[in-house]
Amino acid sequence: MKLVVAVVGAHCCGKTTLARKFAAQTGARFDQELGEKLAEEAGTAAGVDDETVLARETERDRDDVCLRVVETWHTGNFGWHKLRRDRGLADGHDLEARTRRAVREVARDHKVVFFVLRCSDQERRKRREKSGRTRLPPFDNMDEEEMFEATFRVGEVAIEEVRQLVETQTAENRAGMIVVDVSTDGEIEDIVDIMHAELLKALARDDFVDAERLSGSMRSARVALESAIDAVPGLRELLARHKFPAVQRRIPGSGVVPDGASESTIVKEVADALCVTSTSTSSPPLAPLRAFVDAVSCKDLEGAFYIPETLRRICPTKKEQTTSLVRRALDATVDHGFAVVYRGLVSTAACDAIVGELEAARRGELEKITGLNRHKWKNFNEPKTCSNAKIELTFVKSAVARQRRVEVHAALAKRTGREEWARPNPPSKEDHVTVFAYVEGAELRPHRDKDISDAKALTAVVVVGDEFEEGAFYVNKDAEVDPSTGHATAESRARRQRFPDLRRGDAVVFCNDKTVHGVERVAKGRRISASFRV
Ligand SMILES: O=C(O)CCC(=O)C(=O)O
Ligand SMILES: [Fe+2]
Repeated sequence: MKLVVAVVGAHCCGKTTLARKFAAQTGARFDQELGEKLAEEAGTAAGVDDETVLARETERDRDDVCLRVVETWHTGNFGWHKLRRDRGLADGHDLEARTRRAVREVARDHKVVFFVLRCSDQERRKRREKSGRTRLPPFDNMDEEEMFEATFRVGEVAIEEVRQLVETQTAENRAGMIVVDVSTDGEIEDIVDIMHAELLKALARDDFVDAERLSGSMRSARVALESAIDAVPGLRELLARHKFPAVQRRIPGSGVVPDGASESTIVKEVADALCVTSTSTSSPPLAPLRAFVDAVSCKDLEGAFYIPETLRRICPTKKEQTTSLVRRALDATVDHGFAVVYRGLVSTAACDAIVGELEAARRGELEKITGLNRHKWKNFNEPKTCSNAKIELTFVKSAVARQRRVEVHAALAKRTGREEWARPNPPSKEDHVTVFAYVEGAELRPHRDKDISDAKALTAVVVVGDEFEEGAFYVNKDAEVDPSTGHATAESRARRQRFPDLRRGDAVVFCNDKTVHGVERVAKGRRISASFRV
């Protein structure tokens, strides 16, 4: 999708400043008001004839750019033409119709969004005085004051043109209009933020990007960045060392982002600093924000960003919740991408105890729930074609099981240096350990779990019995199924991130309801793993 953002409004209402800032923040090309540019180029204050303006504007429209922020544009140029025409100075025939055609032409393969800036007369005058500008071109012998009045009408004509265009648009040339009151909407940064948010909403209304998600990302990018800087030991230093070319004033107290940096710069810098790859998106203005969110949250860990009940229980305050999530997400992202291995997380003695409990449960000495079908299991593959028969699944429910879970949490806290891992969920139905026993020939087909509990944070799978061959655990970020066979495609298999050498006590932490995962065929022996919600 290509996008043209046109900024329209009366003289001195802040078009140039806002358009330039908005463009910088979104990584867009900024196209200055053309009449002004041509007058500058010609070294004359007298303005340029309307035909030339229309021809040159149309020429600029043909440039192949994804995202442009263009000041005044055709509709504004038309406002000037109308002023000239009213005073008997117009050149050009039929300019109104041709101007509209020019916009429609662009709207055929671009989304066009007009920002109409509204500003009180008083505020416009204040801004004119402040800027010391008396650059209005001499126009039909009008004095400066008369001219200033006339520019208001020029703006009004442009706005009326925009309204007409939007009202008469067709499915083939869609255009949106967003009115922003710049006399009351506060500081320039705030207005730019409002423009950004409003643009997202406009895009959402038109259904060509998933704007709900994008605007969520924008918010979470900000929240995540703020929290990450507070929460992650060393991140502040890391970012500072990374030497931003500029800073982000709007992150209060961050102290690491120098003045004047655009959001996109920051996002990119953060992604670089964290050694994660920025991902691109087809929505140009949001690419950097998406990149940041993807970078920090890791797509497959998104679940970690909306853990509902469990999170509220573990972390009573909102700040704590975000902090904890950001930390967890960063853990996994920075270390590995989307799964983290902690070697020897659980002691051999504890592994033996879990295996012992499995045996006890089998003998009926412990409360247990067995069988895959008790589990609301959402296979990634077609459930019917999935043969998990050789896996025995046991939910061991006991005080010891609960104690194991507490130990896993404590071990993770120690290993990561992050104490919130040590806070296990309160007693609940998750107070069991899920033990998987794989006999020879067993494999766990690629799947995501529809979790049996509300603990949708992360899962730690601990290998507790390692007398087996092959049977590698894997995660597959970009898994694909061949619809004709219901099996993962060969390309998809090749992309698996395999962990072939997990041994007794090793844990792999990942998001089990977001990331496709499984266990390859066990060639020999018996593989026993225990799965904890953490
Ligand atoms: O046995 C394993 O390693 C995988 C367990 C699993 O799929 C899970 O815990 O969700
Ligand atoms: Fe699973």
